[in-house]
Amino acid sequence: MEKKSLRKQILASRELLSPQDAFNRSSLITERLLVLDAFLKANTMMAYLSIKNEVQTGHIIERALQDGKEIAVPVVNSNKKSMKAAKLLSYPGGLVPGPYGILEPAVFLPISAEDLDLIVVPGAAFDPKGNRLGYGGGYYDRFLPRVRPGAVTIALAYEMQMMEDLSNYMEPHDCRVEYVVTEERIIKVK
Ligand SMILES: Nc1nc2c(c(=O)[nH]1)N(C=O)[C@@H](CNc1ccc(C(=O)N[C@@H](CCC(=O)O)C(=O)O)cc1)CN2
Ligand SMILES: Nc1ncnc2c1ncn2[C@@H]1O[C@H](COP(=O)(O)OP(=O)(O)OP(=O)(O)O)[C@@H](O)[C@H]1O
Repeated sequence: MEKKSLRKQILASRELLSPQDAFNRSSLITERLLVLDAFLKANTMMAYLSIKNEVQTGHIIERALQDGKEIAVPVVNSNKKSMKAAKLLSYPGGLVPGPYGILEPAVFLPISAEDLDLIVVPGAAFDPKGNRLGYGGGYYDRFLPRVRPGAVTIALAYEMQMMEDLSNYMEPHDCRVEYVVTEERIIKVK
């Protein structure tokens, strides 16, 4: 199958999860993430603000704020296809819809990519090698090369988004993630 069709198919089946099912699975994924060393030790982290049936990040963000972590969310420039990290001061307040209807802070306070200890990554499909298929914008593939080599990348995914092997779809610019957390397991890539 072509990359585009595979992405479409997986995203379509993810949209078929009921709200209750998505919530329950997201809770299991959240529980796993919140006890990972990479989360507990992170002083500065970035997380996406989930839309539609993406693995929900609300509780992760609330906990990070409670724990006094510095937390950033993506702000995209859809013309330049680039993405910056913006400081999140509160949640769910202070947010406004940006490109693609994804919420963004109403006031932009930049956080440098080099300051991030942990990046929680969204996606359409993943494999156990950490290969990732995104939405096709290339936003994370342009952003991730700018983070510190020591920063940890963790993707959140439902089991239904896990493919056996995506190697054949990967291009030179594609960035792999270090962990994939699903409702059933934690996959550590390296
Ligand atoms: N919650 C969340 N935030 C995120 C991402 C994400 O995957 N999830 N991103 C990860 O990269 C970046 C935004 N990337 C995106 C890339 C493409 C489309 C997109 O193509 N959306 C429509 C088509 C719109 C159009 O083509 O005009 C679609 O889903 O069909 C959306 C977001 C940054 N923020
Ligand atoms: N680092 C990069 N430099 C230049 N172009 C890039 C880079 N990364 C991706 N692109 C371009 O962006 C487009 C989308 O890439 P790709 O299909 O890999 O996105 P994706 O990883 O699925 O999306 P996203 O990261 O937004 O979730 C492609 O045309 C690709 O050539």
